[in-house]
Amino acid sequence: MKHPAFAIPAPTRQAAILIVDDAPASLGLLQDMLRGRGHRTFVATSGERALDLAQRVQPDLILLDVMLPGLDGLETCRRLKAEPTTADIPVIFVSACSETEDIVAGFDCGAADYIAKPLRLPEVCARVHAQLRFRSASQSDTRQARHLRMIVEGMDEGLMLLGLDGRIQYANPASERCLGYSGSELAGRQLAALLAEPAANDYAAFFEQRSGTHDGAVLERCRGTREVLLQQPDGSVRAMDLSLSPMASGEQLFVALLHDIAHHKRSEDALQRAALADPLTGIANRRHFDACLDREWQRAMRNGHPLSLLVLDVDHFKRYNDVLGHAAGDQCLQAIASTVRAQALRATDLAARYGGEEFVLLLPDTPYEGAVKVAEALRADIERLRVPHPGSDADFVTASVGAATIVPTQFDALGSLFVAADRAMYEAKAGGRNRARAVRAGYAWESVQHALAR
Ligand SMILES: Nc1nc2c(ncn2[C@@H]2O[C@H](COP(=O)(O)OP(=O)(O)OP(=O)(O)O)[C@@H](O)[C@H]2O)c(=O)[nH]1
Repeated sequence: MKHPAFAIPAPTRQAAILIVDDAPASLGLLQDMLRGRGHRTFVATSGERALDLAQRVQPDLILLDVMLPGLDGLETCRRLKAEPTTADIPVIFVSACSETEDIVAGFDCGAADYIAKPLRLPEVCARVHAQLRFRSASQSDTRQARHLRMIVEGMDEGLMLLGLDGRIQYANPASERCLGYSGSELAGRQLAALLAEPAANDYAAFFEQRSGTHDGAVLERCRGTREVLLQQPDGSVRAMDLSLSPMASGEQLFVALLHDIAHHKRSEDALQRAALADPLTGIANRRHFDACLDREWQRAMRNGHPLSLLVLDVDHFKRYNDVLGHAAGDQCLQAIASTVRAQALRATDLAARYGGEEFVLLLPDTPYEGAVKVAEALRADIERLRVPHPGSDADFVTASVGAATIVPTQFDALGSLFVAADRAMYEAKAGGRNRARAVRAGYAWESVQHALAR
């Protein structure tokens, strides 16, 4: 499993080679040859000494004679292989015993190679270098695997390996956190069984397909990245992005990545909220109001319930700005907005800034009498704020409020409620300002009036 991007070079250094031989002649020959090639050599003349030295100097390679006094070479090799700290050090037997069974016995003990005496130095040199190359490659693989394991175990994304049947074969610690189960609880479970609908069905079908049916649409939904809901052990769900891709190597596995999107969701929600709020006052903006009016209009029409709307306009606000400045004007609008919002008593009431110094209050399920009361209360609340207004007749900020009530029918236009309330507000202005005016509007009301007039 090698990839150029992950190749971690092995540190280059002289090899340390332990030579174990009780015959001074071959010992000297090997030592001279290896030193001549730039290697560091260590020497032991017995098996016991060899075990001790191997532990301490951790050589890259051991050249081991078979015939040794005391512990022979075969037993020494067995012990080296049985000890975890020396097990990976390659051992090459160097021996005058060169019968087939001797060589086989050497490999059976765990040796990497077997060189027969008398020594042919170029051959020894080639075999030594071949073993050093293998070792360096395997050390680099081990290091690479360790690095990859650290990355996978430390990453914030959940990473899972799935079999072709969609069962989890490996889950990293982040997946355990995302899914709320331990690695052993996840092992062998179907990924689809950990998802909420509709993804659960799609992924179950996707993995079933591999053993039969082919539905292109399901394939498309499951390939690549998709937002899914993970079923948590406590019954709650958690939104995440799930990416599924086949393992690049020939192995029959899928890699599934889980990416937490909670913070995206939070900023998405914040953006959505911001798009619906008036930046100066924090109450709903006109866009939000229009959407609510539409919704409540349809609801009122379905249920035959009254819908009321108040339109409030600050009196002589141009003068307020002119005398006290725009910043003071902004503060004044914020105080008015809070007052309008305070009259939105029910959860379904909506206070909004319609534009400039004009505010609206939408009151679903509110008859004419109720609208009259709220309109007057709102006017009085603003007067009670006692915000000084040097340019006005009242010396304080006041507002004119128009209210309209409709039981909408299919013969009424959506805009008619606002027009009626706005007209009532202008009547209040015309009547001397700081007043509330209320009207009934719509086809149902006009029909009654028409009938009564006849
Ligand atoms: N400070 C401030 N002023 C605003 C804002 N939006 C609109 N205005 C001001 O509100 C004033 C509205 O003035 P007009 O429409 O002439 O009405 P008015 O002076 O209130 O007079 P009447 O409505 O007839 O009582 C204008 O001067 C606008 O500039 C705002 O966000 N902040």
